[in-house]
Amino acid sequence: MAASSGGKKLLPEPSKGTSAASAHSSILRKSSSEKPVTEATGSGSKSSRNEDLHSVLVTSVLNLERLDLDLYSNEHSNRCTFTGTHHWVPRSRMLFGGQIVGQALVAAAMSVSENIYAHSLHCYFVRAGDPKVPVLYQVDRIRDGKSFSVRSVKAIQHGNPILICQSSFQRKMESPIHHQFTMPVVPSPNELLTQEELIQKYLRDPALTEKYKVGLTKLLAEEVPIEIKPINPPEYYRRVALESKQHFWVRARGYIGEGNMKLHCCVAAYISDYSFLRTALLPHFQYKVKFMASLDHSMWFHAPFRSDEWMLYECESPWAGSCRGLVQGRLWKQDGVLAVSCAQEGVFYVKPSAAESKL
Ligand SMILES: CCCCCCCC(=O)SCCNC(=O)CCNC(=O)[C@H](O)C(C)(C)COP(=O)(O)OP(=O)(O)OC[C@H]1O[C@@H](n2cnc3c(N)ncnc32)[C@H](O)[C@@H]1OP(=O)(O)O
Repeated sequence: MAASSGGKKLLPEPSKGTSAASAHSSILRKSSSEKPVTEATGSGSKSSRNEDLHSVLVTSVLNLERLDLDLYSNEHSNRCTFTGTHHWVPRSRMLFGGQIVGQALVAAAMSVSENIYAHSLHCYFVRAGDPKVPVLYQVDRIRDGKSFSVRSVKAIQHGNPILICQSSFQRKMESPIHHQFTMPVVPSPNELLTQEELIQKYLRDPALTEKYKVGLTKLLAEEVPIEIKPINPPEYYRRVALESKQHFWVRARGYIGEGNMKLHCCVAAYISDYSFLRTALLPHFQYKVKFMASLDHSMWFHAPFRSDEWMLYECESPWAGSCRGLVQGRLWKQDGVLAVSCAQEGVFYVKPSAAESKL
């Protein structure tokens, strides 16, 4: 039975044989009849890891199951594809923050009408997510105005909130007031190696110590549903203080298509938390992280974009102190349009690291 709010049907009636869950994923996609296509590069080649061409972020990670009006679970993604209950969990063994934010935005987006779009979100990560159990998403409809709608979502595990997320949606509106910064000048994605290709290159270095070989091999084996092309990556064996800035090209792994901007915003929420907080650690090579976690995460969506096409992630950390670090980021489309701005504070507990070289 499709959800309804105030009598309006928010969700299409699931067609015969369609589970309620996939009926919901279709609300975030323009049409489920999109055919998988070859890579955005048009090379016709299959995606790098020979995986299904449709992005797993859409087919599973962000495909929530509706349990009741304004109540969702990601249990569904657990049944159909993965051994664990979550697609990818960082080595910290806490649920990846980007996953919880992306899924919370999906739940909020299910509760607003078709013709309004996410323009901002603000979250606090209040407890570490447990990778062994699914997450419930409870949506509170705070207000529906003429132009803006506000939602509050609680991500819940073991009866406690792990994330609280406020998001706001706006009807399309034109305005003569418009400006943006200029996109940084960097090498294009075609000129760069992917993170995997870089790791393969490092692993071919005969002088690499066993310890770093193991670490890099583990990193290579992780099924992160994001593709990254670092710009000017530091030589892995260099132990020097770097500026608290980094740039990399990033996109969802696999195909998503034009789809619905709500879906691309949810994917961008997932992508925006990957490798973001580490920007604040770049100047502090002499310390080893004992505990690190995002405390909050904010995003502002400025212009339409495709999260399955390369975007430049410009990240910087203006400040760190009191066991916290602030990072700010801008996602740029290849045509120079500023698509998304992000900000996040994280907590770090560190200890002096041994000064051994990686060679
Ligand atoms: C590239 C790969 C991606 C990496 C992802 C990185 C970004 C993320 O996605 S992190 C996931 C999203 N964020 C979260 O899950 C955070 C959720 N929130 C929380 O866990 C809590 O609110 C938290 C920890 C931030 C603060 O809670 P609070 O009760 O005050 O905890 P706190 O007292 O600081 O201690 C927390 C832990 O930090 C450690 N810790 C605390 N103080 C110290 C210290 N001085 N030195 C060393 N460790 C310490 C301990 O392990 C402690 O756990 P425990 O007490 O169980 O041993």
